[in-house]
Amino acid sequence: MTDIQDAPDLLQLDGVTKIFHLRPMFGRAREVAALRDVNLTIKAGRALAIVGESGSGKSTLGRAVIRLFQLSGGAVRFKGRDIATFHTRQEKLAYLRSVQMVFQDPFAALNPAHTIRHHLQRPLQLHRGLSGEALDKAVRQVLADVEMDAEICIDKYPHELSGGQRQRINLARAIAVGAELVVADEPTSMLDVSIRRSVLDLMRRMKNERAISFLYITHDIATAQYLADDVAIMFGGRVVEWGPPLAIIENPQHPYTRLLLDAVPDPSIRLCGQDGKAFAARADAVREATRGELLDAVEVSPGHFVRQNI
Ligand SMILES: Nc1ncnc2c1ncn2[C@@H]1O[C@H](COP(=O)(O)OP(=O)(O)OP(=O)(O)O)[C@@H](O)[C@H]1O
Repeated sequence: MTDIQDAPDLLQLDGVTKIFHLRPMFGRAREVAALRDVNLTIKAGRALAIVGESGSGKSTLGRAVIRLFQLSGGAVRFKGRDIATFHTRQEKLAYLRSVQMVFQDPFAALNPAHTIRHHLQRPLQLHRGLSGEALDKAVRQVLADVEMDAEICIDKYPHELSGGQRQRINLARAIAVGAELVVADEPTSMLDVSIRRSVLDLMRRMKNERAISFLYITHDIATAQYLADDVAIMFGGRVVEWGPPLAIIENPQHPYTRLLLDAVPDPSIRLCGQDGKAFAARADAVREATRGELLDAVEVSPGHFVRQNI
């Protein structure tokens, strides 16, 4: 059996930088450095979690991977090839099939006018060339793969399902197209707390049983630990600490990582802690210190790196 450490690199972020140039109608033009020299790797069949508070650059990273905009610098490489060099329609489609996005809002990628059957038939027709009975069988199999009862849901519309079920359909679609990497941007944060775990479980099974890789974007380091083999902590568009989840949780090195670990996870608010004002003051001080230049990366333990504040 191949050791998972020996798995080939699927996705590499190589000095990825994204500067947004804002030219508001009122006020001065300014630049926002959403990503600054981000270097990360996802191996085939593994999950990398990007953890940070709101505004740290997590979603921009996810959008860079699915080619929603041009980078200001650096490259995203898929199986060794810079995705900016995918010029033909065929190359672009092949990439967008291999890399699927699952959004925070489970409705975002589902068409309210189409049944679940339709949503799953399309990718199976287009990408696997199935039709007739084989197509019907494949739709039912994909539903079974995500633990949905076809008899109950196949002819329903997205609004007739719960949020968790809709997210399962989004994951089913990724399976149907034969995705190799799923970029999941806060996929459970809009779901009831009681069903978050089961969606995470499903993603974990997709990883373990089908070797589908995940770029899992979250504000919650605890769920990151549940799914991911590696965690990268982001602040201000930069990765300040990365490595195996346990190493980071048990031995956090960067003050911002410690802040995240002490915070109450809630994506709708900025970081806050049990002790109110004192936590807020600490958070401001850590953010301020982390905004400046960072030292070069230091390996703290095998695979666990930190870039400390100067
Ligand atoms: N299209 C855009 N135009 C201008 N600025 C942007 C754009 N998209 C993101 N930004 C800025 O880039 C920075 C990073 O945003 P991003 O959405 O990636 O952070 P995030 O960590 O995903 O936060 P959230 O969890 O709130 O989505 C923020 O300062 C944001 O305002």
